[in-house]
Amino acid sequence: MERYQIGNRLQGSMPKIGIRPVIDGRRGGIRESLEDVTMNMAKTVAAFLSENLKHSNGLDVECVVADTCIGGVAEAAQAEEKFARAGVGVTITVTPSWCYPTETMDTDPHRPKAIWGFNGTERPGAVYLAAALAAHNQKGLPAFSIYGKDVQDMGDGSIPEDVQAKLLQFAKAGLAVATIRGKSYLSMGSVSMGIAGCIVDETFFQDYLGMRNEYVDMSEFIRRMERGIYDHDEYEKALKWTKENCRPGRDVNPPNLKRTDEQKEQDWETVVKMTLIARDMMIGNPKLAEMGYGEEALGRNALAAGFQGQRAWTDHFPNGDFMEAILTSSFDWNGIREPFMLATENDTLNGITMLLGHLLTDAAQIFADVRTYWSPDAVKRVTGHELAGRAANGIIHLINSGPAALDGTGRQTKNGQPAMKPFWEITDDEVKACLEATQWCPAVDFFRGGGYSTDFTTREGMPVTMARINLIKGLGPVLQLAEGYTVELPDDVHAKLDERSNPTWPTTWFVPNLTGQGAFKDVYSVMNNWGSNHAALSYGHIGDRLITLASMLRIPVCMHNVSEERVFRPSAWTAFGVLEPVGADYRACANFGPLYR
Ligand SMILES: C[C@H](O)[C@@H](O)[C@@H](O)C(=O)CO
Ligand SMILES: [Mn+2]
Repeated sequence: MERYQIGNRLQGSMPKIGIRPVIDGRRGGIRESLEDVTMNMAKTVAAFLSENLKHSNGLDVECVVADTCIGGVAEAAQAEEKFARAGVGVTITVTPSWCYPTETMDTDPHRPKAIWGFNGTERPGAVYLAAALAAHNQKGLPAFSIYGKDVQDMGDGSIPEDVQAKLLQFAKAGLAVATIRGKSYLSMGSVSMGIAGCIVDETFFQDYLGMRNEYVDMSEFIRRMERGIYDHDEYEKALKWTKENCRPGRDVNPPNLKRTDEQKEQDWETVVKMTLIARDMMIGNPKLAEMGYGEEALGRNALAAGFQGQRAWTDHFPNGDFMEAILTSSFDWNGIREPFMLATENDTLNGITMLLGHLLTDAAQIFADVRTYWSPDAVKRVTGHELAGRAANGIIHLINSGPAALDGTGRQTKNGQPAMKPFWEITDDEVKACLEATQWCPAVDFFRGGGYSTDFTTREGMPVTMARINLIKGLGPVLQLAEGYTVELPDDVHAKLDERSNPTWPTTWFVPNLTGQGAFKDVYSVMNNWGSNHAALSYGHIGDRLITLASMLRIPVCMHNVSEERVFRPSAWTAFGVLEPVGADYRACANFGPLYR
């Protein structure tokens, strides 16, 4: 399959990382003795980050190093000018020596910032680090502190492992912040069935994310379908691919609700067209300009979107399940590509959670309803089966009402284990396996207009993180997350439980990692403390990355199961109380306020 990149269709280039070598400005010996070692530190960090990070659209991450070491404000301003021109969205300041904090610091309030103060003793780099952090905190410009655990020698040009980990965690989250800024969230339709997460809170988008909100009525799909405003060649190709690769599943509808073969045939055509149209509305399509639709060709610069579907659309037209499943997957008829972030039911808050997860993992995200907590006793009662192994303490049934990214089948692998990978690592065979593990079932009675739901069961053994942003009046957004694993049940047990919900929808059986405390006392408590009907599921244990990103956006984390040593937040958070980190996070976020306000 071809591998292709979609991100460059969005306006603006990818944010870069600015590296700032700061130095003691005293000439006549001191500065001169430090020039090379400081500049080399900057170059080493730049090379390390470029080698180890990619943007989610597959482009390399570029670093921009200041032209000179920064010994005072004039050089700080020169670096700033270079960074602004280059589109730097994140900065990392590095030094092995003492420097003059307020005279050399990056004062841009919107850029996530980190400082790596070399742990050496020949020159006081760590003294600078502490003074610089104090200056940032005093000035209300939170910065991340990177201080290696072990003393290094002055000439040591290596980056210790603990420093590497912090650089990556900071940079990936910082790039996410910068990537989101200025992009749009596109609501296709409005509020689905009274779900509050669908209500667009523009203040949240604008103040916390720096995003714009765009809206389009679902009637736009009808207009484009009836007037043929889509790439007709691509449509033929897409329909053919769909017929060849998307296995039909069983029709579980009672005879009176079954759609005729003719209707089903037409439904396939409609859902394929909807997929093309939704994508075009998000990111535009130059082909439309050739057809005379210049305005439509531009799209909405949407990095994330949502489709209301229920009920205004689905009561009459085929549902959006195929469209949502294919767009959120890492491949389609054109090849292997970055997944789109498209929220079911236009749950904007879940859409944004997916976007954060995507920018931190580069991989597809699973949108899910948080449907059922099955205790060991309840499973035993209903199926006679004794839950065992990872599932022994109970399981949570994650099952979206129709679609989910096909990556969620767990048919990609990393070191032999199921995974959801960045599109550039996915092989043709893995695409095939995802497609083979999926069946497309005629939609059930909820969807009077037909359509095709995605039926699969996620393979077990995949480390995943379930997350969700909620809005609380008077408080603002909060993030909750649970790291855990996917599990599978014996076929007959799965079938019994799945039949009780909806056998045509995608299932992920999830078991959170328990800590024995609070919301992670047991599996039931995780379910019971979930703040809404939906969650986004990311590959890997990325709770630490989400926490770092949330702190940059000033979104407090109300519930997580990440151990203390993995939590990395700006140094100012300490000042809000080290003994009680959750409360400190709330106070720090409230104190600094949303990033763009
Ligand atoms: C089909 C139903 O209306 C579902 O869509 C509904 O249960 C939900 O998904 C609510 O999040
Ligand atoms: Mn739902």
